[in-house]
Amino acid sequence: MVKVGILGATGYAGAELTRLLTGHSAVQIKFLDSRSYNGKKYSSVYPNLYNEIDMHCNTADLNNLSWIDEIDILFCALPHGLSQKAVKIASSEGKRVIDLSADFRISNKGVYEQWYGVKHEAEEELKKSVYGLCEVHREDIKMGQIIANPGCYPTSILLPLYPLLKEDATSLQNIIIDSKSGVSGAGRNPSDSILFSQCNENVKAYSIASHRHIPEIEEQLSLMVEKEVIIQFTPHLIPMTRGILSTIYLENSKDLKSKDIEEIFNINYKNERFIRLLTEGDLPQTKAVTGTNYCDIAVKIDDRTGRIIIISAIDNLIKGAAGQAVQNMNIILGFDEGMGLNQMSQWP
Ligand SMILES: NC(=O)C1=CN([C@@H]2O[C@H](COP(=O)(O)OP(=O)(O)OC[C@H]3O[C@@H](n4cnc5c(N)ncnc54)[C@H](OP(=O)(O)O)[C@@H]3O)[C@@H](O)[C@H]2O)C=CC1
Ligand SMILES: CC(=O)N[C@@H](CCC(=O)OP(=O)(O)O)C(=O)O
Repeated sequence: MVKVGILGATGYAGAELTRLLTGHSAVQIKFLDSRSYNGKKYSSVYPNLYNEIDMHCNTADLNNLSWIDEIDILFCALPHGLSQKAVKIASSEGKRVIDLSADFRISNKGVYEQWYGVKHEAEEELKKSVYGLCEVHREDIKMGQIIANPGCYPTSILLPLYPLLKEDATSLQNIIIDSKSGVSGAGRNPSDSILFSQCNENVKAYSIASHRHIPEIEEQLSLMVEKEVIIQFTPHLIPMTRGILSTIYLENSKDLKSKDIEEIFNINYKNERFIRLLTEGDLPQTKAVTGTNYCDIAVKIDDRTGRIIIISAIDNLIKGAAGQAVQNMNIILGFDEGMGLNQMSQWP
């Protein structure tokens, strides 16, 4: 059995990780870290795990991971800025780390500090980290010691753009992305904008031209084509619990036809367990991926404007966070990538 510990186990991403790992036949959870619920039964905090998990929360000293010897892999699901010390200690002890925060996603320390407003104090570890977008960086992930699990919006945007950018199919300065996220994307810590009475029956755009996922998305797209890519990205908060739907508008620079695009996506993703390419008029919907590790993708060409329109859907807490983290762990360990991740969504 692979022994794991989870820092930030009582946040929404940590709780999804705990749930998925509880159902993973080759994993034993050794440690569930929490400050607010120290000593409390985990299933009292997350009652969906009643009788499924018999563990208590414990507060880890993030400066002294004395229990690190007990585990093989450390998962960090802490707010950004807080996992750096723990990642330093764990990696110096030779442990593999999968960090769900943004702390190891942006390779340039200065860019991270500018967009996140906190200091980066693990520069050496940042240099060693691997961006854990499974379907794109699988070979690097296998050998990586520190895996930066991608952000939720970036996952929903990078996966559908990768095949077309590789194919040089569009202008790199004219990519327009409109994403809609459920409220769990904001985590469980109360804040004004996620109060029921303010987000229910309400839809709003936020962080216009300034969302902190922009540098992460632009860096990854630029790496894919080895040229600078600039995006226009607008996120929206919508009144549902989970899910991200992204709509991406692209110039069709090579005048591709639908069948060419279908072929490009098939070449890249036909054998990918967690990417579903929808055809024949079927379109991604958040409900069809909720509770699953799928990224559903459909691509259309608007014959009037000539633009390519891509729609993608993921569950922000699974493919956009905990599920992708488990997939990364499976890759690192040489397991079947679907282990612990074979759930289908409920319908209706
Ligand atoms: N929600 C989402 O859809 C996604 C989240 N992520 C990333 O995952 C990480 C966790 O996010 P999420 O679960 O949503 O956030 P939450 O706010 O739900 O949970 C974070 C948890 O970390 C603990 N925590 C909070 N503040 C501190 C602190 N100062 N020191 C130590 N621990 C603290 C808290 O648990 P306790 O008080 O019990 O210690 C808290 O519940 C973030 O970095 C986020 O960016 C990534 C992709 C998607
Ligand atoms: C709806 C909502 O508020 N979403 C969050 C993004 C999700 C998140 O936690 O960010 P990471 O994916 O970088 O970890 C936001 O816009 O800040």
